[in-house]
Amino acid sequence: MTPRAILLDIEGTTTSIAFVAETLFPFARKHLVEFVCANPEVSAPILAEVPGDDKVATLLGWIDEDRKATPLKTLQGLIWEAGYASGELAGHVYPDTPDALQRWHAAGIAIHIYSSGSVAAQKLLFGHSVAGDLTRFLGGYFDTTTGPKREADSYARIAAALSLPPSAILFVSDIQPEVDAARAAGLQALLIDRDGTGGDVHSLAQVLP
Ligand SMILES: CSCCC(=O)C(=O)COP(=O)(O)O
Ligand SMILES: [Mg+2]
Repeated sequence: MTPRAILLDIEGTTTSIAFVAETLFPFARKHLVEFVCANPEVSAPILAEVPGDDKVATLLGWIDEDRKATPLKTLQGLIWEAGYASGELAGHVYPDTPDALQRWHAAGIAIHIYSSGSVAAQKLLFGHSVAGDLTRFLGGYFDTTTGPKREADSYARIAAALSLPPSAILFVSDIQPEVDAARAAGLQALLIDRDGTGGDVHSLAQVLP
Protein backbone atom coordinates (compact mmCIF):
# COMPACT_ATOMS: atom_id res chain seq x y z
CA MET A 1 0.00 0.00 0.00
CA THR A 2 1.36 3.45 -0.88
CA PRO A 3 1.75 5.28 2.44
CA ARG A 4 -0.19 8.45 3.12
CA ALA A 5 2.55 9.69 5.42
CA ILE A 6 6.27 9.20 5.83
CA LEU A 7 7.87 9.36 9.28
CA LEU A 8 11.61 9.99 9.29
CA ASP A 9 14.33 9.45 11.84
CA ILE A 10 17.11 12.07 11.67
CA GLU A 11 20.52 10.82 12.81
CA GLY A 12 21.68 8.15 10.36
CA THR A 13 18.64 8.65 8.12
CA THR A 14 18.30 12.24 6.87
CA THR A 15 21.53 13.39 8.48
CA SER A 16 24.95 11.91 9.12
CA ILE A 17 25.81 10.39 12.48
CA ALA A 18 29.15 12.20 12.26
CA PHE A 19 27.48 15.64 12.18
CA VAL A 20 25.54 14.85 15.33
CA ALA A 21 28.48 13.23 17.16
CA GLU A 22 31.29 15.49 16.00
CA THR A 23 29.60 18.88 15.59
CA LEU A 24 26.30 19.11 17.51
CA PHE A 25 27.25 17.23 20.67
CA PRO A 26 30.63 19.01 21.13
CA PHE A 27 28.89 22.38 20.61
CA ALA A 28 26.38 21.53 23.36
CA ARG A 29 29.17 20.27 25.63
CA LYS A 30 31.21 23.45 25.11
CA HIS A 31 28.31 25.85 25.84
CA LEU A 32 26.38 23.91 28.50
CA VAL A 33 27.68 25.68 31.63
CA GLU A 34 27.57 29.09 29.98
CA PHE A 35 23.94 28.50 28.88
CA VAL A 36 22.76 27.31 32.28
CA CYS A 37 24.39 30.27 34.03
CA ALA A 38 23.03 32.79 31.52
CA ASN A 39 19.51 31.31 31.48
CA PRO A 40 18.73 30.20 35.05
CA GLU A 41 14.94 30.47 34.76
CA VAL A 42 14.75 28.43 31.56
CA SER A 43 17.28 25.90 32.84
CA ALA A 44 15.86 25.32 36.33
CA PRO A 45 12.84 23.15 35.37
CA ILE A 46 14.99 21.14 32.97
CA LEU A 47 17.73 20.57 35.55
CA ALA A 48 15.06 19.52 38.06
CA GLU A 49 14.47 16.44 35.88
CA VAL A 50 18.15 15.43 36.02
CA PRO A 51 19.05 13.08 38.89
CA GLY A 52 21.98 13.61 41.25
CA ASP A 53 23.64 16.55 43.02
CA ASP A 54 25.94 17.62 40.20
CA LYS A 55 23.45 18.08 37.37
CA VAL A 56 25.98 19.51 34.94
CA ALA A 57 28.32 16.54 35.41
CA THR A 58 25.41 14.18 34.83
CA LEU A 59 24.44 16.02 31.65
CA LEU A 60 28.02 16.01 30.34
CA GLY A 61 28.19 12.27 31.03
CA TRP A 62 24.93 11.78 29.15
CA ILE A 63 26.32 13.68 26.15
CA ASP A 64 29.38 11.43 26.13
CA GLU A 65 27.30 8.25 26.20
CA ASP A 66 24.71 9.61 23.70
CA ARG A 67 21.91 9.15 26.24
CA LYS A 68 18.53 9.92 24.64
CA ALA A 69 17.21 11.53 27.84
CA THR A 70 14.48 14.13 27.38
CA PRO A 71 15.98 16.83 29.70
CA LEU A 72 19.33 16.59 27.90
CA LYS A 73 17.63 16.76 24.50
CA THR A 74 15.60 19.80 25.57
CA LEU A 75 18.70 21.60 26.80
CA GLN A 76 20.74 20.69 23.71
CA GLY A 77 18.05 22.18 21.48
CA LEU A 78 18.16 25.43 23.41
CA ILE A 79 21.96 25.59 23.25
CA TRP A 80 22.10 24.84 19.52
CA GLU A 81 19.68 27.68 18.80
CA ALA A 82 22.44 30.28 19.20
CA GLY A 83 24.80 28.27 17.00
CA TYR A 84 22.28 28.07 14.16
CA ALA A 85 21.38 31.74 14.57
CA SER A 86 25.02 32.84 14.30
CA GLY A 87 25.73 30.56 11.34
CA GLU A 88 28.26 28.52 13.31
CA LEU A 89 25.97 25.50 12.86
CA ALA A 90 24.28 24.34 9.65
CA GLY A 91 22.18 21.19 9.78
CA HIS A 92 23.71 18.40 7.73
CA VAL A 93 21.38 16.57 5.37
CA TYR A 94 22.45 13.98 2.83
CA PRO A 95 22.06 15.21 -0.78
CA ASP A 96 19.20 12.75 -1.34
CA THR A 97 17.24 14.16 1.63
CA PRO A 98 16.00 17.46 0.10
CA ASP A 99 15.33 15.67 -3.20
CA ALA A 100 13.22 13.02 -1.45
CA LEU A 101 11.34 15.58 0.65
CA GLN A 102 10.49 17.55 -2.48
CA ARG A 103 9.42 14.40 -4.38
CA TRP A 104 7.18 13.02 -1.63
CA HIS A 105 5.71 16.44 -0.92
CA ALA A 106 4.87 16.91 -4.60
CA ALA A 107 3.22 13.46 -4.58
CA GLY A 108 0.93 14.59 -1.76
CA ILE A 109 2.53 12.41 0.91
CA ALA A 110 2.70 14.06 4.33
CA ILE A 111 6.20 14.05 5.85
CA HIS A 112 6.83 14.00 9.58
CA ILE A 113 9.89 13.65 11.78
CA TYR A 114 10.39 11.38 14.78
CA SER A 115 13.76 11.87 16.47
CA SER A 116 15.25 11.67 19.94
CA GLY A 117 16.35 15.25 19.34
CA SER A 118 13.78 17.69 20.73
CA VAL A 119 11.13 19.13 18.42
CA ALA A 120 12.82 22.52 18.76
CA ALA A 121 16.15 20.97 17.73
CA GLN A 122 14.52 19.23 14.77
CA LYS A 123 13.05 22.50 13.51
CA LEU A 124 16.43 24.21 13.86
CA LEU A 125 18.27 21.50 11.95
CA PHE A 126 15.85 21.48 9.01
CA GLY A 127 15.26 25.22 9.14
CA HIS A 128 19.01 25.94 8.92
CA SER A 129 20.14 22.99 6.83
CA VAL A 130 23.05 22.96 4.40
CA ALA A 131 20.36 22.76 1.68
CA GLY A 132 18.44 25.75 3.04
CA ASP A 133 15.14 25.85 4.89
CA LEU A 134 13.46 22.46 4.44
CA THR A 135 10.67 23.00 6.97
CA ARG A 136 8.20 23.82 4.21
CA PHE A 137 8.14 20.11 3.38
CA LEU A 138 7.53 18.96 6.95
CA GLY A 139 4.14 18.60 8.54
CA GLY A 140 4.74 17.33 12.04
CA TYR A 141 7.51 16.72 14.54
CA PHE A 142 7.67 14.10 17.30
CA ASP A 143 10.31 13.54 19.96
CA THR A 144 10.75 11.47 23.11
CA THR A 145 7.94 13.33 24.84
CA THR A 146 5.71 11.08 22.71
CA GLY A 147 7.64 8.05 23.98
CA PRO A 148 10.90 6.14 23.41
CA LYS A 149 11.69 5.23 19.83
CA ARG A 150 12.16 1.54 20.62
CA GLU A 151 8.64 1.10 22.01
CA ALA A 152 5.68 0.17 19.79
CA ASP A 153 3.27 2.32 21.84
CA SER A 154 5.13 5.45 20.72
CA TYR A 155 4.32 4.70 17.07
CA ALA A 156 0.69 3.97 17.93
CA ARG A 157 0.53 7.39 19.62
CA ILE A 158 2.00 9.07 16.54
CA ALA A 159 -0.52 7.33 14.25
CA ALA A 160 -3.32 8.50 16.54
CA ALA A 161 -1.93 12.04 16.58
CA LEU A 162 -1.86 12.02 12.77
CA SER A 163 -5.37 10.51 12.61
CA LEU A 164 -4.07 7.79 10.32
CA PRO A 165 -4.22 4.01 10.49
CA PRO A 166 -0.70 2.77 11.41
CA SER A 167 -0.46 0.84 8.13
CA ALA A 168 -0.76 4.13 6.18
CA ILE A 169 2.53 5.41 7.66
CA LEU A 170 6.00 4.47 6.44
CA PHE A 171 8.78 4.89 9.02
CA VAL A 172 12.45 5.03 7.96
CA SER A 173 15.27 4.63 10.47
CA ASP A 174 18.85 3.36 10.70
CA ILE A 175 18.17 1.56 14.00
CA GLN A 176 16.76 -1.97 13.78
CA PRO A 177 14.98 -1.90 17.19
CA GLU A 178 13.18 1.30 16.11
CA VAL A 179 12.10 -0.36 12.85
CA ASP A 180 10.96 -3.41 14.82
CA ALA A 181 8.93 -1.26 17.23
CA ALA A 182 7.26 0.59 14.35
CA ARG A 183 6.37 -2.69 12.65
CA ALA A 184 5.02 -4.07 15.91
CA ALA A 185 2.64 -1.10 15.99
CA GLY A 186 1.49 -1.91 12.45
CA LEU A 187 3.45 0.75 10.55
CA GLN A 188 5.31 0.03 7.36
CA ALA A 189 9.02 0.44 8.08
CA LEU A 190 12.35 0.41 6.28
CA LEU A 191 15.83 0.05 7.74
CA ILE A 192 18.24 2.47 6.07
CA ASP A 193 21.95 1.72 6.02
CA ARG A 194 23.89 4.74 4.85
CA ASP A 195 27.10 2.65 4.50
CA GLY A 196 25.30 0.47 1.99
CA THR A 197 26.29 -2.80 3.61
CA GLY A 198 22.87 -3.92 4.81
CA GLY A 199 19.38 -2.67 5.54
CA ASP A 200 16.40 -2.39 3.21
CA VAL A 201 17.70 0.75 1.49
CA HIS A 202 20.87 2.82 1.61
CA SER A 203 19.45 6.14 0.40
CA LEU A 204 16.17 8.04 0.60
CA ALA A 205 16.31 8.10 -3.21
CA GLN A 206 15.20 4.44 -3.00
CA VAL A 207 12.13 5.21 -0.88
CA LEU A 208 9.04 5.72 -3.06
CA PRO A 209 11.25 6.67 -6.04
C1 LIG B 1 17.55 16.87 15.71
S1 LIG B 1 18.60 17.05 17.03
C2 LIG B 1 20.10 16.22 16.69
C3 LIG B 1 20.04 14.80 16.80
C4 LIG B 1 19.97 14.25 18.19
O1 LIG B 1 20.22 14.93 19.17
C5 LIG B 1 19.61 12.88 18.33
O2 LIG B 1 19.60 12.37 19.43
C6 LIG B 1 19.25 12.12 17.11
O3 LIG B 1 18.53 10.98 17.38
P1 LIG B 1 17.70 10.21 16.27
O4 LIG B 1 16.54 9.67 17.02
O5 LIG B 1 17.33 11.17 15.19
O6 LIG B 1 18.58 9.12 15.74
MG1 LIG C 1 18.78 7.36 13.85
